[in-house]
Amino acid sequence: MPRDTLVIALPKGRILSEAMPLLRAVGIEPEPAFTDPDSRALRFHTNHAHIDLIRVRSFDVATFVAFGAAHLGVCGQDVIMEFGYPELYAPLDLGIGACRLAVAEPKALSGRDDPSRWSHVRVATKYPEVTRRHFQARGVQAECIKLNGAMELAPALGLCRRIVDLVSTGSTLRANGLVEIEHIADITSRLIVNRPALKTRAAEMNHWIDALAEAVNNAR
Ligand SMILES: Nc1ncnc2c1ncn2[C@@H]1O[C@H](COP(=O)(O)OP(=O)(O)OP(=O)(O)O)[C@@H](O)[C@H]1O
Ligand SMILES: O=P(O)(O)OC[C@H]1O[C@H](OP(=O)(O)OP(=O)(O)O)[C@H](O)[C@@H]1O
Repeated sequence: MPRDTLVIALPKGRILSEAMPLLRAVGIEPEPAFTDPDSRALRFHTNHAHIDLIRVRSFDVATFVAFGAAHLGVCGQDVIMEFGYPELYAPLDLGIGACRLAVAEPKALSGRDDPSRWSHVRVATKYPEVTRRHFQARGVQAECIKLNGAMELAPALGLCRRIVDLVSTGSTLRANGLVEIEHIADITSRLIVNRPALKTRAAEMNHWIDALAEAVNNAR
């Protein structure tokens, strides 16, 4: 990477369509290939000669930024909490991707279950670290089975009785006979920043942080 190129990492999933209006509001416009569904490119030039965008999986946004391969990024608070990278600074709530992280179980089980009596729980989740920390805080040992999606299938197929997953409308839980039994955290997406880059490129990085903060305020 040429030393002076600023790299912004964006998640390719659902957050992208909500993040792009904010980037455009601060005057960053990607090259046409970015919106071309046939393009296999992963790195894109923008209307700023010294700014490139990369489009990666949401968990990988945090990794690219933490290791300084990208300078700025957008990702969910769920991802930030799961990694706990000390090199990441998350100065700005972008007010997009609102959902919550919750524990859920089959509706039939919830009527007779008492979570306050658990000493051990087996959970399917994409978030084993957050899950372990959540249960550890009240002395419950969590055994986590890592899945990368479709956690809601796990109880019906006997993998485990509980899951920890993101919930927004609750439709996915309902469609799979599950109910939310514990709230872990409210989630939105944040602007993330590589801490060392914030020191070495302070003026430039702070310019974009401030501009995005203004765009978020205007979007409210
Ligand atoms: N139902 C939802 N409603 C609102 N925001 C959500 C919802 N599900 C996930 N998110 C947020 O969007 C982020 C990206 O989720 P998305 O489903 O697009 O990616 P993914 O498929 O989980 O990730 P990957 O591409 O790595 O497999 C999550 O980290 C979370 O912050
Ligand atoms: O409460 P709801 O509005 O139904 O949203 C919740 C669903 O959204 C996310 O999945 P996503 O659609 O990203 O698919 P994934 O399982 O592949 O991550 C999450 O993992 C839930 O399954």
